[in-house]
Amino acid sequence: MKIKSADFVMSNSDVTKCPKEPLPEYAFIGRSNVGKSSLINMLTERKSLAKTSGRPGKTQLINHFKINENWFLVDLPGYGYARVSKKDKNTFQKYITNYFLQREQLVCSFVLVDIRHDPQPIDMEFMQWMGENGVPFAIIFTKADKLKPKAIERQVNQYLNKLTTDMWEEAPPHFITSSSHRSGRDEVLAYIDEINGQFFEATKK
Ligand SMILES: Nc1nc2c(ncn2[C@@H]2O[C@H](COP(=O)(O)OP(=O)(O)OP(=O)(O)O)[C@@H](O)[C@H]2O)c(=O)[nH]1
Ligand SMILES: [Mg+2]
Repeated sequence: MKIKSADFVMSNSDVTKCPKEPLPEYAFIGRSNVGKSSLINMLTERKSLAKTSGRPGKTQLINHFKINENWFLVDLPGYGYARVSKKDKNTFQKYITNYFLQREQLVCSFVLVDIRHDPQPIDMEFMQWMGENGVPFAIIFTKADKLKPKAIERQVNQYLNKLTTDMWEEAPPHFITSSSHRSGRDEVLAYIDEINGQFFEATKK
């Protein structure tokens, strides 16, 4: 898929105020600092469309970007950031939870995990919650430039094995990416393109 346009639309913390157009939507979620905003910039080939930072907690709201005038990318704040106060954590949880449960055109979420880390309880719990609530998702391994090919393979296998032993018979789709090396881009965009096709086919009827 060629990215012809990528425009910031709005930021807010209320799912009922998100854009009303019935376009297919893809959200990026994962621990703080995992590389959500960087990945959005890499996919759209726009250097600073989404705000990135070396300090966790950069992205604060639900940020909508409209791509090629016919689908949305959503950048979300990260979870698991220790320095956020308890009150902020609860508020965050509430609006993110509402977003996932109420956003009707959300066709797929991408749960990002740092390829260097072994499965973390917070990510496992989050994926479990997504599964239980019927929110479709795929896994994106980030920062693959940090490991050698053999180590990448080992980490990915270990991760998927854990998911299939602890949670599901089949692991969700997964992608291996590096925003620094721009790898995994074609695969993620092809996946989005395929789901967009199904979405528009289904809404035609
Ligand atoms: N080496 C490497 N570093 C990356 C990659 N992607 C992101 N980073 C770095 O990781 C840090 C966090 O990136 P962000 O994209 O801001 O992460 P985020 O998940 O949006 O973070 P929050 O908005 O704070 O939740 C930045 O310092 C990025 O430069 C990658 O593919 N490879
Ligand atoms: Mg961010």
